[in-house]
Amino acid sequence: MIEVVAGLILDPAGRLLACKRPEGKHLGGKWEFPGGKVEEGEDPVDALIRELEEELGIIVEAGQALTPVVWDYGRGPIRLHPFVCTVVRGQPHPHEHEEIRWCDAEELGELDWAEADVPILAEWRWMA
Ligand SMILES: Nc1nc2c([nH]c(=O)n2[C@H]2C[C@H](O)[C@@H](COP(=O)(O)OP(=O)(O)OP(=O)(O)O)O2)c(=O)[nH]1
Repeated sequence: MIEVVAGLILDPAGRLLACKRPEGKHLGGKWEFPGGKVEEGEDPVDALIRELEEELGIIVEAGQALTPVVWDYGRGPIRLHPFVCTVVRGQPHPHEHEEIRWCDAEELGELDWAEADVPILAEWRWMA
């Protein structure tokens, strides 16, 4: 099982940051929450902070954990751990994504999400 962390980054207006995976990569063109694979022995929250600094140049504080999602795209199962986050330092810039976008509830529903993210979005909507 590959453990993956992802951040639901909230801005003061209550929008979430959605990130588009680059074309040519696995799941290219799909939208996701920023994050990545947890390294061996690494704490998931530390992994999230590391990945968001690498990918977006921001420092976040992780808050509430949502329900993990297990998914298999045919390359072996991943377990995606979502955390609600807020930015404590910096402005997000896409270092690794094709595009990033702050989205309200309606805009979130219009994007083509990676399949493992769909239950996370449903849980988010249910909480809001
Ligand atoms: N970071 C992130 N990954 C996600 C999300 N949803 C989802 O299915 N994934 C998948 C895509 C990848 O298979 C894996 C995350 O690994 P990663 O983002 O570090 O992967 P990577 O670009 O290095 O990709 P690769 O080695 O699998 O090609 O989890 C999500 O919301 N955020």
